[in-house]
Amino acid sequence: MQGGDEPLVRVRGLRKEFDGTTALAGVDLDVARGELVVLLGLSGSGKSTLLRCLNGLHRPSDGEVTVAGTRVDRASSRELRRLRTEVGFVFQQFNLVGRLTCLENVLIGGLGRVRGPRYGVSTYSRRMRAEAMAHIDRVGLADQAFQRADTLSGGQQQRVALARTLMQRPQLVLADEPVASLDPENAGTVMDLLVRVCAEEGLTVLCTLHQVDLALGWADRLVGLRQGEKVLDRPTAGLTKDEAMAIYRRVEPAAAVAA
Ligand SMILES: Nc1ncnc2c1ncn2[C@@H]1O[C@H](COP(=O)(O)OP(=O)(O)OP(=O)(O)O)[C@@H](O)[C@H]1O
Repeated sequence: MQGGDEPLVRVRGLRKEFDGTTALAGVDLDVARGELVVLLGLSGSGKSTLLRCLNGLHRPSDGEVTVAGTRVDRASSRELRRLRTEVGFVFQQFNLVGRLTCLENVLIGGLGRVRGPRYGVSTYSRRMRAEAMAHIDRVGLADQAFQRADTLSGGQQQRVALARTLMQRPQLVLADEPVASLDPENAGTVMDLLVRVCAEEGLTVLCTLHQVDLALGWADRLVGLRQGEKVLDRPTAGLTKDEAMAIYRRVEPAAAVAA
C-alpha cells in the first residue's frame, strides 16, 4: 500500500518510442493526491502517450512509472488489470455503448467490482443500480437514465461517461481531451462538472486540453510538453496566459520549468 504523503503518480525518466518516433523523451512528473493537473502541448507533443503510459495501455521504452503504489512499467497483466480498476479514463469520443441505455453504460463502470459478466440492468444488484442512478442524477441526467446513449447530445454523452467513471470508484482519473468534441458552452459545462465531482470525491485528475483558458481556470497546475519533453511545470496561481502560451512558441521557455 502507498502512504498518504506519496504522490499518487510518480514518473521518472519516461521514454516512449514508436518505430523511430520519440513520443516521450525522458519525462519526470509527480501528481499529488487530489491534485488537478492539466497537460498542454501542440498536437503530437506526447500528451496522450503520457496518459496511456500511466494506465499501462502503452509499455514505456524506458523509465519508471508508479501509480497508486503499482510500478506500471514492469507490471504483470494481472497487476495491470487491477490497476485499471483504480484508474478511470475519460475519452474525447466518450466511448459509450450506443445501443445501451445511460443506466447500463454507467453500470459498466462497476464491472471491475463484480464477478462474472452481466447482461442487462436486472442482473446487477439493487445496491449497484441505486449507486448508478445516483451518479446519473449527479451529472444532471436522471430524466435520460433509460434512454439509449446514442440518442443523447455530445455533452450529455460525456456526462454519462463521467458518471460511468465515478461508478468505477477510481483513485485517478485520466481525461484525454474530454471536451474537444464539444461546443464552447458544453465544453464549459462538462469541465465544470468534471472538476466539481472529482474534487468532491477527492479524486486526482490528469487531463489533456487544448484550451489554455479552460486550463488556467480549472487546473491546480499546468504541465506543458513539447516534442516529448516537459517544458513547463507550474501552479496556475499567478501564472499568466502569456506564460502558459510560451509552450506553443518555438523559443525554449526554460525559465518556465520549475526548479
Ligand atoms: N501507436 C502509435 N504508433 C506510432 N506512433 C505513435 C503512436 N501513438 C503516438 N505516436 C506518435 O507519438 C507522438 C506523440 O503522439 P501523442 O498522440 O502522444 O501526441 P498528443 O500530444 O496527444 O497529440 P494530440 O494533441 O494530437 O492528441 C506523435 O509523433 C505520434 O505520431
